[in-house]
Amino acid sequence: MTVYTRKLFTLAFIREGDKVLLGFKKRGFGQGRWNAFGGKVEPGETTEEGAIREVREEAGVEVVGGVEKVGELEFTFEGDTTLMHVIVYHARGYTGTPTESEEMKPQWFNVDNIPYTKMWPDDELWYPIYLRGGKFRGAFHFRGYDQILSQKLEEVQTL
Ligand SMILES: Cc1cc(-c2ccco2)c2oc(N)nc2c1
Repeated sequence: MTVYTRKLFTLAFIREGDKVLLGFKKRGFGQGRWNAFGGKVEPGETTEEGAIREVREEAGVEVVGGVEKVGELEFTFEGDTTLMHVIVYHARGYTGTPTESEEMKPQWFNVDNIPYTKMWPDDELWYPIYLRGGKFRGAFHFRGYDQILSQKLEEVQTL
């Protein structure tokens, strides 16, 4: 039984009707894939504060009305003792215009046209729950960054 080192991350979604804002990761972890906005939670900040900070830094917009938790994900990798614990949020509102940063190039996507082939392979499994307003808990064990060896995913009523 592997003993994992848990590291806390956030992902945050911004929606506008039938469109969702995603960012193309230009460098670093997850480079070359579209994802929601997020990253490591810094010491001294709550996960909600971290999510709001990442939206500001990566998309150049301010969250208005706070964020609500919509999911929890755990990612582990074969041969690695890191467990990424990702808290997934939905922003209640935002102000400003999405702007490209050094990290991310933001773009609106219709919920019927999410670019799953250019995203992390777990996304096509849990996005549908988020997009219809559900809450979820999932765990995905990866071989490398492209192959999911095992997975658990459930829709939940409360997180
Ligand atoms: C392994 C993995 C990591 C992340 C991640 C990095 C930073 C925040 O989340 C993912 O995000 C998504 N959508 N799938 C993901 C898989």
